[in-house]
Amino acid sequence: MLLHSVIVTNSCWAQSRRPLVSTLFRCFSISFNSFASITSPEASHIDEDFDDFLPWLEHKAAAKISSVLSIGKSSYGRALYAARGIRTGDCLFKVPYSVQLAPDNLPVEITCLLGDEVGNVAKVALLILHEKMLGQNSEWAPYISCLPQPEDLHSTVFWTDDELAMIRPSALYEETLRQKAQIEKDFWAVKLAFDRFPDRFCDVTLQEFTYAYGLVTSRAWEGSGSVSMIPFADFLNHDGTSEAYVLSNESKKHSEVIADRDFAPGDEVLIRYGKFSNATLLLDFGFTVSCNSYDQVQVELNIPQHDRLYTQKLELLDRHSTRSIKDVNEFTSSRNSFTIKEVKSGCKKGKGIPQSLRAFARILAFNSQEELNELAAEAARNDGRLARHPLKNKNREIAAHQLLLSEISQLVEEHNKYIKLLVPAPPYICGKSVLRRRLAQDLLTGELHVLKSASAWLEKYCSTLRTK
Ligand SMILES: C[S@@+](CC[C@H](N)C(=O)[O-])C[C@H]1O[C@@H](n2cnc3c(N)ncnc32)[C@H](O)[C@@H]1O
Repeated sequence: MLLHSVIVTNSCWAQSRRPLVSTLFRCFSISFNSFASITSPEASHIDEDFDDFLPWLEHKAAAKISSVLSIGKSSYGRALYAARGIRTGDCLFKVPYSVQLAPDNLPVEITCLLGDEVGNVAKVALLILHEKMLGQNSEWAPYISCLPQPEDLHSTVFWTDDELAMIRPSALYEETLRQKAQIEKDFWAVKLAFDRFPDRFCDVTLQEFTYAYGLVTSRAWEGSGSVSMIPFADFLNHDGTSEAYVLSNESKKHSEVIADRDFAPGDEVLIRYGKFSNATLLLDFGFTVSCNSYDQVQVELNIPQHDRLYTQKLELLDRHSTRSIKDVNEFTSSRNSFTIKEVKSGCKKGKGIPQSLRAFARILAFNSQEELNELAAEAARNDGRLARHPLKNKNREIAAHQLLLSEISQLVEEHNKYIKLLVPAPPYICGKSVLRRRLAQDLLTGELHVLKSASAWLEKYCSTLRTK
């Protein structure tokens, strides 16, 4: 997962790579022709180390990029602040494509060594390593030199085995291992370029490649089939409640952000990277937010091998789709893996527990071939999907949901056990390991909240059915 920009054309909004439909509609009325007209500059938090950055970028772009923002420092690292008053709908900046780092910026003699299996993230990582080696001779030196250092990156791909063990009950654990394996695969795929140009890459190690890869996943935008680092825009921090996004204006060939609210001078400007769960935020960006409303948990159900209808149930599932549409936060998952979200209290329908998961549980609860045949016939009469409606046999419906409840209770227990192990460090201890422990705690606590909401709903559903 990367940051996602919304694609816009000159006069109307084109499609986004992500389901940001409401945003697209909301943005119709916004005019994005000019920067806000502004007077007295009085920004606070200004970071003097970065005084030269924007003038350098504007010189390189031969265009004005922003007259309303300045670079500063916040508790999230570098940040962008309103240098003057900003009104909703004002354009905050325009970064031309010509000053963005994309796979096309790789020298052609390197690109031609890369096979089709090398993806855009790996290519941009390679570009960063290439420019880093050039040092002050790189045309991107002022940008490359201000990228975070390895010790500033906290994505779980940088965690030690002991640190990763803290999040064992979360699907993020397995996803991190998969991501690390992918990075290693990419490393070997680009190794030919390292070997062919030792003077340009100087024995890049897997660790260095992973660092560059982490820089890309935490600060590059994906859109129009490519990936690009957008200098200046990538100083923006994330706020899950913001309605501002990076937009790609394809016809004018620049990326821009439109203010989603008014800002007073000195206010930090934040955007929403996406509707990301803590697991996604932690894997890609190395941070979490407390009480994340996009948190979710992956639940895996399997037909036990000792089920005497094991083969028949598998065949039935193979013939009928039980999966729901893949969601932005969903990790690599098997056919038996389902994503649950918080079930809001008072919700009668259990919104948050996917119908596909309940259907799977119903199939698990059946114990005769006749019942399976009936289910298949019913699916054929409807839209082909199995067990989407409550079973007529009340006891069987309760049994199916009890089964689900017991799976979720196990996950609750496991999460509780791991959270208890994460005793908070005394206040005088700080540093990387304390930070990562807090990240693990946020992740597991958010997932536990989702699990408990599902468990409470299932209990209520079963007890209501019993009294009917
Ligand atoms: C696109 S960069 C934003 C600029 C960054 N702060 C810097 O110093 O360059 C994304 C990184 O900023 C930090 N960040 C952004 N939003 C954050 C938030 N809400 N909480 C904590 N860290 C955040 C994380 O380190 C993340 O990987």
